[in-house]
Amino acid sequence: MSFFTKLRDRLTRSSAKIGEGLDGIVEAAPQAAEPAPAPVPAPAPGLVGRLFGTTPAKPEEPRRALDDEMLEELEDMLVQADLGVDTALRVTANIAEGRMGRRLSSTELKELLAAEIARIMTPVARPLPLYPKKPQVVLVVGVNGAGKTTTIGKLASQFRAAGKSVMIAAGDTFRAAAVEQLQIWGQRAGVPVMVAAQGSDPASLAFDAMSRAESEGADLLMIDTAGRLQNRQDLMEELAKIVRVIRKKDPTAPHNTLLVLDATTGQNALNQVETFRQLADVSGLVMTKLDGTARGGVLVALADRFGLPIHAIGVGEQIDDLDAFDADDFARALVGL
Ligand SMILES: Nc1nc2c(ncn2[C@@H]2O[C@H](COP(=O)(O)OP(=O)(O)OP(=O)(O)O)[C@@H](O)[C@H]2O)c(=O)[nH]1
Repeated sequence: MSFFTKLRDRLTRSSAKIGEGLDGIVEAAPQAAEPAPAPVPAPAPGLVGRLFGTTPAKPEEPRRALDDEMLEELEDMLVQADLGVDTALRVTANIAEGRMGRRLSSTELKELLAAEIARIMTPVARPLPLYPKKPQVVLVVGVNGAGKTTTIGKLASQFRAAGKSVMIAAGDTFRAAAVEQLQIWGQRAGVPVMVAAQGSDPASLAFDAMSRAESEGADLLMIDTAGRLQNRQDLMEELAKIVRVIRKKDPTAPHNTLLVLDATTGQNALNQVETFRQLADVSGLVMTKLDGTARGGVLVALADRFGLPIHAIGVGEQIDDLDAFDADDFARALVGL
């Protein structure tokens, strides 16, 4: 199954919210009396519809003239779908430009919205950059439960498949369960996981991991970190120390600092970006759990607000449920096209 198909099939909670929202907005208008179209067989729902072609031929779609009231409804719906007020306003204004009074069908509105979303997201859709530097050090940060371990495992597996040698350091040394999870993912991905005694200094583990990655000529070293935001000062010091220590080995490291965000937290993801940017030099984002939420619109808000690269998105718990972020695919899947 292509990742786009998977994305479309799993983003349904978000896309239902937006797609059905748009249908509702257009259909809310009294429809002009038009000759009733000949009845058509109801399109097969879901799977069958998807198996046999694209969009089923539609009878004449309802239309609604674009006016202030409709724009307001559109704006509200986008805010509800977690695009955030600023982004919703901008998107709506762009859709309105030069189109006031035009009678739009829901499909046309979806196309317009998808184009606006893709326009916002195209500049940030950038895969994790790979450098010739060995080892390339990728620091992975994010709150507990955001999906850091899972993301590291999935990325490690993909890099391995692409012929890279990868090592993982289990830098959340306080939580035995977190270390265990990472070891399981390391096994699945066929990648060594360096661990340290429970409660030991993560920076010292990071230093040892750097030494080993250098001596073994690894291409990539991914370092997991703790996500205890309850004590921000401690976490900031811990992350700063890891960075200081690995820079003793390589002054240009870490080469990437990935912030992993959980889509189900909706608007809270924006606060997490603000916070982690103060704690670490975040260079890019990965968003997980887009499959389990109606709040996928938050990714548009993130792109619009911060402009940070979005390297990958996760749509499930399996090893191949993570892929590079594609702006057009995401925009179309999100609006239900
Ligand atoms: N549905 C879904 N679940 C995911 C996805 N990514 C991660 N998960 C699940 O989210 C839970 C937390 O993921 P972890 O990778 O353990 O998160 P973490 O940030 O490492 O959390 P700690 O180990 O607590 O620091 C696990 O049950 C994962 O299986 C995703 O894209 N979709």
